[in-house]
Amino acid sequence: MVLWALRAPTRSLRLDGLRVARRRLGDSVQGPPVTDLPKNLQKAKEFFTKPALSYGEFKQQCVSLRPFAFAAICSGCVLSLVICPLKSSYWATWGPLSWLSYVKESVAGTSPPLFLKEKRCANATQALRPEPAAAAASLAATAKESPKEEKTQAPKPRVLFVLGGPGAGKGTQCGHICGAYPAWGHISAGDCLRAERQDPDSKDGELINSYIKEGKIVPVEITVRLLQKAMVAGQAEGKTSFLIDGFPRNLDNVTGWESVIGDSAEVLGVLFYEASELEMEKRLLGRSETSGRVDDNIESIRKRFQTYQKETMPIVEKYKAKNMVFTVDGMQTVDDAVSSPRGNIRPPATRLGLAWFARGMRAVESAKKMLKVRTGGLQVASVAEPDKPGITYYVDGGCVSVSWAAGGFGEYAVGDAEGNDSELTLSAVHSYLKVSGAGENAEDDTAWEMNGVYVLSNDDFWPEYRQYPSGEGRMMFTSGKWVLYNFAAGPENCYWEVEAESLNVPSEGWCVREGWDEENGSPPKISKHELKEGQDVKLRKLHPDSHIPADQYPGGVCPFSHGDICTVERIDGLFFAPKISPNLWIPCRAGVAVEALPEDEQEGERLEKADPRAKAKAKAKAKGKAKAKAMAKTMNEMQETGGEVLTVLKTLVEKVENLEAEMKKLQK
Ligand SMILES: Nc1ncnc2c1ncn2[C@@H]1O[C@H](COP(=O)(O)OP(=O)(O)O)[C@@H](O)[C@H]1O
Ligand SMILES: O=c1ccn([C@@H]2O[C@H](COP(=O)(O)OP(=O)(O)O)[C@@H](O)[C@H]2O)c(=O)[nH]1
Repeated sequence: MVLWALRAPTRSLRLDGLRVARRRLGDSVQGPPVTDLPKNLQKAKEFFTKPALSYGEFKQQCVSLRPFAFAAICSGCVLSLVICPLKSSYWATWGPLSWLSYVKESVAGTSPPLFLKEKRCANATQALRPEPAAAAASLAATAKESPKEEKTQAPKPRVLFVLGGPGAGKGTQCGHICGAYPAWGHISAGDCLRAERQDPDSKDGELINSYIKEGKIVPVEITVRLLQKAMVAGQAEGKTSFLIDGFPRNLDNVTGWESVIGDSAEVLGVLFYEASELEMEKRLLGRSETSGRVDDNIESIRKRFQTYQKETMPIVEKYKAKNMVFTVDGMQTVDDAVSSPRGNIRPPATRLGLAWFARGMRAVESAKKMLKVRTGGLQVASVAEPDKPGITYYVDGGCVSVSWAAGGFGEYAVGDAEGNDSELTLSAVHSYLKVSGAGENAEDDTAWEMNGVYVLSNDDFWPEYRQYPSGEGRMMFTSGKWVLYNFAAGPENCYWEVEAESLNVPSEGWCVREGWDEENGSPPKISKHELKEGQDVKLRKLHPDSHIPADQYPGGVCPFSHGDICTVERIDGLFFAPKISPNLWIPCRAGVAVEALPEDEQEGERLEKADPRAKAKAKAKAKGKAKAKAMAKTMNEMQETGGEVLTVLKTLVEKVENLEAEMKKLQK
């Protein structure tokens, strides 16, 4: 109103003698253009050397100095990051340099091998550089339990555990890998034990023999001691990294390793060879003809399978939960399996997938911890097996965010929308939630991802939802609605927020919170909007960060984008969008909103289908109409508010006159 009043005199109402003008004090400077760097540099120098005689001169000096100061600050920041990079793993993963390598990998189609041959980063180089003396000293020092400082100074050997069923091909693969990568040494726990058994001086020979024959796992103290000895010997030969084959085979092995070797070696992960028992049995019986091993007979083989399933598989799962397992198909030919580990984790998208996965799994772990102290309330069923309840969590007053509840890889975790598995969130809402089934077109994994997951919630969900303390403006689940898997399993910066005032949502269940009064705890208004079949809608990105980059979609193609127009073909709490993708249901909440187009534009969209130029005409017509409407409105407002405006202007005139009088006095 005031603004309008200030502008009005120059536009429509002319009052004689009234001039309201900006004085533009210091708004403009006269000096070299910003692109003339030498002259600007000269002026910038003057800032420090020559006192300005006028305000204009001073301002010009500042203006000239500004780009140099900016460049200096930026360079300083970059330099400091280069000299002393951030120590966070997030920086290591997502920092600008790592992005360059991602780009290079995707363009070149190659990826850094798991077993590095060349320099990639300072630590890796250090680990790969053969420094037998230092490394041997390190391990020997560990063995003698030397003081801590000594231990940490020498380079740590890198270790990959190699697991898989008996006969999965672990030994064969390790041989090939170490043949190709000389810095890597192969240490077979089984071989170490067998060698020890043969040693007439060994006090453990008898015991080891009985365990091996029975397919049982030898006490960890013996095995770890032998492994440590083998690593020391390997380092003396120049090996800096080791494939430790057939270890750790049970929980005891893990704790034994941690307490004896612990931080003195860097465990990179687990190479896990998967093969069917039938195939493994066939191979082992084949091996028995030449191996001379006491345990390569059908009786011992069956016992080893049992031990493997009961004791070793949980260990693999444990490392999987930490995102440390590189699975290789052990059923392939020897050569194919050799090249597998490399392809396993390479494409950036897969890496992202792994990152989400790891994140999800961390949330699962923490949710599990909380479950110990809580009861009742929340259930999440596995999407991979819709008919079978999957992992079940009971969290007292639990709340599940879309992202984790519908998280990928058949696992579900609990946490808030930012991925923080906070107690606050978990205790916020009491809800029964089930994620089950994929879309009608779910044929394979990709279809699952494309089609979405179905969310059910119990009846008392909404009242409880209002109590959600940190959920201002955040969409939650409703019964019988779908969320798109892609979005649901979105990355950490994927927000699930909804802009209430601009979102049109179908009536049943799609609710948007407005007017949340957190202090007084008053329930938010729930606005409900309706969409009609045949109506054209526009997809809107809700939040700058809420759209997943295209390359992260299955198949690397983002199925829709901001501003796409599609027609609502069927309403069942779902929208069918034929123009975008023939089989894609677009849900409302996850990263896109469906916005009903204004009537005129709808007409334009339909006309465009028949005649491409018609849209432009309809648009121009609509624009003309809208302009006329706006003008009429303004005229009305002007008439209504004209009297008011005059009063305001008179007051302004008086004020200006007073100011002028005062200035004259001051000048005198
Ligand atoms: N990919 C493979 N295809 C067929 N036979 C294999 C394959 N890998 C290994 N073998 C054979 O299977 C037997 C067991 O392999 P080995 O590497 O000793 O298994 P593990 O160390 O897992 O017990 C050996 O005789 C080996 O030659
Ligand atoms: O860390 C280990 C590794 C092996 N073994 C014993 O050694 C046997 C043979 O193991 P190996 O890895 O040589 O052969 P696999 O069973 O994998 O073919 C196992 O059945 C176990 O009895 C063990 O006790 N601890």
